Amino acid sequence: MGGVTTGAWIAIAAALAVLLVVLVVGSVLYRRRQISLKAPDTPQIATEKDRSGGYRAGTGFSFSEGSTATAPPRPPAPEPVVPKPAPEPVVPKPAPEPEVVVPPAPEKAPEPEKAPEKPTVPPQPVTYEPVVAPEVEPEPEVAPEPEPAPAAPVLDVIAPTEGRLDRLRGRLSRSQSAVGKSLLGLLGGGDLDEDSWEEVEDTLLIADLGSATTTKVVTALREQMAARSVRTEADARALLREVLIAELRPELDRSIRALPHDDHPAVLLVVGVNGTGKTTTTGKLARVLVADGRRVLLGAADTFRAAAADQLQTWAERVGAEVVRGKEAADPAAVAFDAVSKGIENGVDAVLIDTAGRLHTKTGLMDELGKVKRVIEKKASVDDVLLVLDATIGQNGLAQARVFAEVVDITGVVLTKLDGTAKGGIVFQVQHELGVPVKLVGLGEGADDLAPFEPGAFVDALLG
Ligand SMILES: Nc1nc2c(ncn2[C@@H]2O[C@H](COP(=O)(O)OP(=O)(O)OP(=O)(O)O)[C@@H](O)[C@H]2O)c(=O)[nH]1
Repeated sequence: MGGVTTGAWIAIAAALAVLLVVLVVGSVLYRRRQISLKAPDTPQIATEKDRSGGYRAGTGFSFSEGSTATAPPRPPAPEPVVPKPAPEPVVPKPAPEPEVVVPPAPEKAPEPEKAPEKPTVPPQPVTYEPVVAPEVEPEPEVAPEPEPAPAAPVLDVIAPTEGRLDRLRGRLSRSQSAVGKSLLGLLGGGDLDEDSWEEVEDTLLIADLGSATTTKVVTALREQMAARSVRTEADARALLREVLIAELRPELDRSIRALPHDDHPAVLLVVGVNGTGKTTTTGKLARVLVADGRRVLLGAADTFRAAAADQLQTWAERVGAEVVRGKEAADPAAVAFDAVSKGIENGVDAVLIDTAGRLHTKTGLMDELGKVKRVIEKKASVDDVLLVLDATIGQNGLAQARVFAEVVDITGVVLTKLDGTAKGGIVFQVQHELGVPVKLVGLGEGADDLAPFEPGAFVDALLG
């Protein structure tokens, strides 16, 4: 019996030993797996983001120019070049930071064991050590906390750029859909009499499509209505959609030429009358680029209003972009030149230059903008000249566009404040008159309320 019992004990002991080994091995494997998941996580995302040359996404932003294939593999982490940690602009989402600060505490907490050794230096009453230790200990932990301070230019969380137009579409449709509804109401009934066609025409004119586009659209609609039987609102919608999209010339290249060249950054000039949303657009665009893993430098060439430069600097600080600004009333061309020079020197991907747009005297504007462009081009070619137009001012926007087009070669239009107007039809006119695509639209005052312009999505919003 006794022998049997001993044997049983040995068997149990052996079984326990095996179990222990299994548990230890299992736990090691588990921990390894945890580590391998976490560590590469961040760098991988980082490098992935940085390989964004030629980025194209369904409803995302599209960037071009520069040697797309050789898009530099720079770390996306925007260096806090601007020495000020931007106190006030900080959006209430510094969530990541506080959390990063918290973790160190629990790790260092278990250190009490080491503490007793250090205090031995002062007196000798070893007996008191435990009492002294806990008090002395917290201090070294408080000390490392300042670390986050210098490295914490609290940066904004930037809304994902993909699918942005979808998220913002509602804002567009709220103001536009009245136009679409009345058009669909008129066309959905089938055969239209002359009065109804006139109403269609008026609706298009009121929506600011302009007479040329309106005539083309009405002609196309008349032809198509006769050719196919349009009996329902769904038929009418399909037809209207088709005609309007075709009128928006979906084949135009709407990519933002913000990708760097082999040896220098892309240079973008943002022009437009003050108050149209120029500075805001420059800031919003910088955010899109930073979110895409790009290093951006903003040049505040609007030197007539210190507030404009301050505003741009705030935008830069919020996303960790660099900024170059001159003294008030400094020569805008000199500031632009410095910005491009610094951009080249620092190896950024894109330099965005915000210019002043006073329209008091056309000649003054002409001199100034022309000079800015000429001077920049001593350093690098200008890749994109974006004209910012306020959609709410309708026809006046078009008049502005004409003036600017005479001064510089506009390569793209940004239509702002489309969230607050039913006059989005200006898109048609601008493209028609300037022969230049609307590339971006501003759909709100929020920092990320900028979206790529897509004819299809725009017409869908128009038709509600
Ligand atoms: N609702 C709405 N407001 C916008 C949009 N874009 C800009 N704004 C607002 O328009 C106002 C003027 O914008 P700014 O960026 O300062 O205009 P600016 O052309 O740079 O003018 P200056 O600052 O005088 O040079 C600001 O209050 C912006 O918030 C938009 O898409 N929608």
